[in-house]
Amino acid sequence: MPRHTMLAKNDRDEGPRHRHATFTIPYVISDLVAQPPTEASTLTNRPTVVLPHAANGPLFNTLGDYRYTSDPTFMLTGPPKFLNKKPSVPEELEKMVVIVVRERPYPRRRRHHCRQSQAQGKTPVDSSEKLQFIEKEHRTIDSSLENLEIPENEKSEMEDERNTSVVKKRKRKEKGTGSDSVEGFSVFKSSKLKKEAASEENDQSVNELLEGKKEYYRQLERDAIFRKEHNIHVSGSNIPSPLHSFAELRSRYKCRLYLLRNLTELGFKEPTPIQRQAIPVLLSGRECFACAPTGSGKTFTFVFPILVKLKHTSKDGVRAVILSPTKELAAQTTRECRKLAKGKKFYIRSMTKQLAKSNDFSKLRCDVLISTPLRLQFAIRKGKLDLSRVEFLVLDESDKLFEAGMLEQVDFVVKACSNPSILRSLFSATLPDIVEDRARTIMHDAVRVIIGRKNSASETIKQKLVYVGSEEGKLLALRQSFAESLNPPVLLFVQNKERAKELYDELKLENIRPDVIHSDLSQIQRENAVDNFRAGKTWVLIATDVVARGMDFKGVNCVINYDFPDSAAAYIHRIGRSGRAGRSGEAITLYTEADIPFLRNIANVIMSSGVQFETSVDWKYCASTVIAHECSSSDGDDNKSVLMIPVVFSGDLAHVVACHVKENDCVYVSGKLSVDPLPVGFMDESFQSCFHIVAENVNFVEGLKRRVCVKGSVKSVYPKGKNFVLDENDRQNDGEVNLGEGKSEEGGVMGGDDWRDLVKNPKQWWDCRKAKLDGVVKARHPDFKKKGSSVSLWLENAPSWVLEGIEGLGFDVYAPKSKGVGKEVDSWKDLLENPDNWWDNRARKMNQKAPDFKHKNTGIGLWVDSSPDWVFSQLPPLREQGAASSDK
Ligand SMILES: Nc1ncnc2c1ncn2[C@@H]1O[C@H](COP(=O)(O)OP(=O)(O)OP(=O)(O)O)[C@@H](O)[C@H]1O
Repeated sequence: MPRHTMLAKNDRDEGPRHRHATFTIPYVISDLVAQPPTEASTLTNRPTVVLPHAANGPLFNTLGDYRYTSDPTFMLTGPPKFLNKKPSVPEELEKMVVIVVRERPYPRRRRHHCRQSQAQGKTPVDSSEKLQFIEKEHRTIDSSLENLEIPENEKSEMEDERNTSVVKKRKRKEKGTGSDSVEGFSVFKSSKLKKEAASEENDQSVNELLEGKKEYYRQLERDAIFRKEHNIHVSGSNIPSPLHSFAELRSRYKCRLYLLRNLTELGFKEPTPIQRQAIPVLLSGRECFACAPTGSGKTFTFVFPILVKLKHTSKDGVRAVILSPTKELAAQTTRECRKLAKGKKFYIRSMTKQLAKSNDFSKLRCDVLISTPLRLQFAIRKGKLDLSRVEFLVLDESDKLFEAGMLEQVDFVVKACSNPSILRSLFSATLPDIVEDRARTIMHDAVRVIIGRKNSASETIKQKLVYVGSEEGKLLALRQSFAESLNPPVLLFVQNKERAKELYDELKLENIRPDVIHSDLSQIQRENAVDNFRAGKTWVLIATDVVARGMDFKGVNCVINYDFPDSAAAYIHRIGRSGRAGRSGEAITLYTEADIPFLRNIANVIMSSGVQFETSVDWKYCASTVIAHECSSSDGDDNKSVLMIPVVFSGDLAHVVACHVKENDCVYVSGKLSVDPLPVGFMDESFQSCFHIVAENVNFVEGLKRRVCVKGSVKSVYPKGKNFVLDENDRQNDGEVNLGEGKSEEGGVMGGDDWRDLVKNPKQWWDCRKAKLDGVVKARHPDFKKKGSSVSLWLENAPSWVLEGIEGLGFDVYAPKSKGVGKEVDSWKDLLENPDNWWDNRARKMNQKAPDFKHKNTGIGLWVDSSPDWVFSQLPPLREQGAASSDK
């Protein structure tokens, strides 16, 4: 059997129907390691299936995430066919299956990165390049050493001296004993002695030089070790050593005492990792883009060097500009800046509307100006603000500032800051490649500082995803959560101002002291909302993303994403309002069925932050409700991450799975994803691409079984907007919930009547499954058709009780006369019997509409997507791109 062949081999299989199957997966893990878990005992090789799938979906987007994510070993893809057409998989039929993914032996990302870097000429790939690279590095270090330590004139002198000394030494050696002094020729002897003394001096200075060089390398090593300890990653040339303590700011940079005093007053005992590295970079006069987790002290990182460098106030106009995406953040940064500058007369201003409209900055003292880009642009355009003397420009939350809505304004401000010796720096907790690329176009010799994993959430936040099925489920879940425990302050994020107002109306009468903040409120109202929340007067603040970035509400215990965040970056920033400055926090993200296609982004973030990740109790009701992160102990390799993600099976495989996979079974899926490398430049999130996913094996991993207990009384919310109320009788002894038929609030049973009729009166129905399987009818054809009526049923929509009772019923088998489809069947048969007569285009299809196989003589095209199911199991192996080209 070819490696990729799909065949559900199962001893419990009862009919040909089970021989093969396809499934729809909302999340597919690509490039799975071919190796199954090592302990064979943990695996029971139950149905082995190969699941070819031509996936359509926002997969390009996923690749984007893949490139952004710092975790090289995992990638979620999908959902195939999911976005274009909602699957009609009934809830009862969906099975919870956990996919276990092993770490790849050689991370693809690293290879990809290598390729990318190779293309950019950055990193060595083969040995000769490597050599060149090392030489180049040495040259850089040498030159930096020279630049750093020895002035040019001294350097050439030393070089001359070293050369003479070497020549002399050689001559002396050649002369051998002849160079010994002769008694009586004291006059020559003295001159000779002088020369020797001079040569010794030269030797000594050369030694000193070498020693200096050695010490420099030793320092580089020490820095590297220190950076590693603090998870600091840097790139750039000649990077200053990181700070070991705040005291070094005085010894190394002659920082004023008042600043150190203020640090102590603020309670800052030692620098955070971003401060350790980025402050020396900025103080050394280098430009910098920095990415560090939320709440890790970035504000102080950029404010401190500004105050050190400005030294004192001046009448020369604005000397430092800090751009923030929101007014709230600008106001907060102004406050922080003033706190740090306490005791020194600096004019630190936040650009208010009033200031932007009416003030002439030439008459107004201002050293540091903090503003949103729009207000700054407005003031510049009015001709009342000159930024040509600005020495420092900081783009805080830079990725937000580089977004479409603000980019133009930021560009305008950047141009207005025309001082050629300006120092620019970018800070954010999320720094996509595209922002870095853009930043490089305006920055000179910038140092890149990344703390931990790029674009990952803070490690101190406990994250939880809760499936709530539908919109109504959100409110239910929220009220239930508040009823169980409310641990204020709680930040509740919603999608937009309308949603914020609605939710506030729902909750305002409840005993949770709610308040709301959104952009429709006046500035005063917004400030009050923030202040009341800070002061503890408000317990639950309902907010739009206006406070998602940068806001430092100390001690927020919980962030609830009531509406699913737009992107991984939005998620990171929202949940980053808790767990700040090393404190612990909690983040709960509610999601409905409509959000499922976007879960993978969040899963990536959770995986890469490596934090405790809780599952929702709802995960039993429906597949796709849980993405869990835990360590495998099944193969004794505890350190390896295991990503558990849910899978929704549909179509025939759903039936196979329904028969053979029990709920909460864990399966190991291995397989391959064939995907062309991402074309450079296509980073647009909306771009969609196609993947061909071939999962080779689905094995059961018994060692990973786990049960979920439902605590307390649960009102579960069923997907697709139907609320199912579970009474105590539905609960099993171990606390799990037995869905049974699923009683809806309306008292009906989902899809009940026709299915009941099918089971009760099978003779009144055609069983079309065999015809489908044989390819005599199309794959979309219903599985059952009521005789003499238009009522059709698809197994994938069947409630679970139907699946259990359907076997052995005496249906009449549907056998239509084959029409056009029959011809297609013949073509497939011909392909399988005479593969040499067909071009195989699967591996290198440029246009996804092009056929997968084309007959060499007749030109007949065949598409794997619409092939009869039995074809999959016998298709010739998919050839590698290179091999495929020999076909044509
Ligand atoms: N060295 C330090 N020691 C202790 N606390 C610190 C230190 N530096 C900053 N903080 C505190 O940490 C908190 C978070 O700092 P800050 O707001 O600068 O985080 P941030 O990295 O900018 O977060 P975000 O990405 O959300 O904007 C603040 O309350 C600040 O006072």
